[in-house]
Amino acid sequence: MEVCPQLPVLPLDRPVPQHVLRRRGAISLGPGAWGSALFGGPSPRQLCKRRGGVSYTSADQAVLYLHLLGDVRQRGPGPSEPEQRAPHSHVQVDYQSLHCLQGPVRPGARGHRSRCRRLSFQRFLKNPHLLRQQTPGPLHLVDQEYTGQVKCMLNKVDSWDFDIFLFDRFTNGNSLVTLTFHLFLQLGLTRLFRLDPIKLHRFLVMVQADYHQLNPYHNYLHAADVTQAMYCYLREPQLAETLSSCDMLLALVAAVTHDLDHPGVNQGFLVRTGHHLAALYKNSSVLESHHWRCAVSLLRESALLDHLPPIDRLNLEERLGSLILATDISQQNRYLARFREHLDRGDLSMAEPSHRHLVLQMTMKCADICNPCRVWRLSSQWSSRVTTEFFHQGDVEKKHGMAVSPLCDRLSDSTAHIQAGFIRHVVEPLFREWRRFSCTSLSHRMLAHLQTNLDRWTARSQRPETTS
Ligand SMILES: Nc1ncnc2c1ncn2[C@@H]1O[C@@H]2COP(=O)(O)O[C@H]2[C@H]1O
Repeated sequence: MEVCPQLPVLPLDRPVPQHVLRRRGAISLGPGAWGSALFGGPSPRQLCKRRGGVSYTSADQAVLYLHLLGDVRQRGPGPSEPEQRAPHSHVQVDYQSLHCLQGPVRPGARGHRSRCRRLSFQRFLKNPHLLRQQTPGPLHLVDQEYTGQVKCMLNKVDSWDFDIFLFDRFTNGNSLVTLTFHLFLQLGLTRLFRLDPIKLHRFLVMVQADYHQLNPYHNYLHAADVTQAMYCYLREPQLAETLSSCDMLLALVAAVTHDLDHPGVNQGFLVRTGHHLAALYKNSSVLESHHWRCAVSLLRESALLDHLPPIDRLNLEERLGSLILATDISQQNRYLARFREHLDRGDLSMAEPSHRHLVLQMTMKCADICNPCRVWRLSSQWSSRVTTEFFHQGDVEKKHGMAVSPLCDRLSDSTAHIQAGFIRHVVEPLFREWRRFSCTSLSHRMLAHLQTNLDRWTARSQRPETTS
């Protein structure tokens, strides 16, 4: 989806008042592996083999990496092309027990209930309490959740060192709901958009429940972390002074819903195993399209925006799609190139809706992959989680006799190599451009953390005995 050129037509499309904001090794993990693992394409090594072993120097690697990224679109089947038969479509993968390698869970067995995934509408039928009206006003919902510790942490919700893992413990596993509800109030969105707090709470409960708790990385905690990062970015002067309240609403909703119903495996896996979502979305931005449609579905079920004119709701849903689709990592270079061109020409105008929308997309991308820019204590936990998820996918692939995806083999890949590659080739280029756009202490701090973390991972990756 292209940058949405349309102006939001919500009546409240004006900047959020400033007082509202104030208130409150061995195997070198070169770019090829990254091109292949994250972007679904052949690695430079594979490419060289096919082209008769053309050698390239390390200086060429970045260029080749860029080339592979730019190639992704052309390799995917276009809308009119016949669908390719998935090479492993004969493989029967039990997607419900992906992270339970012992095999599928028997109905009635312990743990079965928590692994059953229902369409959210069916969940309503099973959990009528989600529909029950809670009569007291908005503060009732908030007060229930505000233990002393939670309140204390929420007072520092704009801090880049915010510990989402600790916050999740204090909120008894309710971090996404508690944090996002608070941020809506903090930004004045509940009042500006006349949102019903009960509906907002219900929407957030459904969002939190639609993340797979068994995924080590792509779960509600990641969504909460991304939402907190988004809030930090929205407070940056470049954004706080120029974005409309509608932009802010969109940004928060996109952050909290951007990985909804993520299965814990990547697009390549879904394509190769003939998953119905891959067919539905023609092997292109499969997961992101699904996250978006899930978000729209929950927005509609919760009736959160039902009081807005239908044209505004549709406009919001479309823009939400274009923000969530921007998180497709295979498309990173396309967005980055556009952003860089504007920065080079110095013609980015936040008064121009299409430019503001591009900036929002870049903001969403930064929030999504900001974990290597956090302080080591937090960042290393995300690194461990994401690698665990990659290796789980590799284990499932081995179990089904499939080729193991790049970065997913626990026997040949290591956390340190994966992290060093991800930081160098994916995160750093993005955050360098971001700092050109928003040259604040936060941007400098994020790049400083990134460098420290890269140094630590690089040092670890060079230790001969390191396994993680
Ligand atoms: N710390 C990390 N190390 C390696 N890969 C990561 C890390 N954080 C995010 N990613 C990847 O970046 C991708 C961004 O889009 P996804 O959430 O679909 O999947 C994410 C992971 O594949």
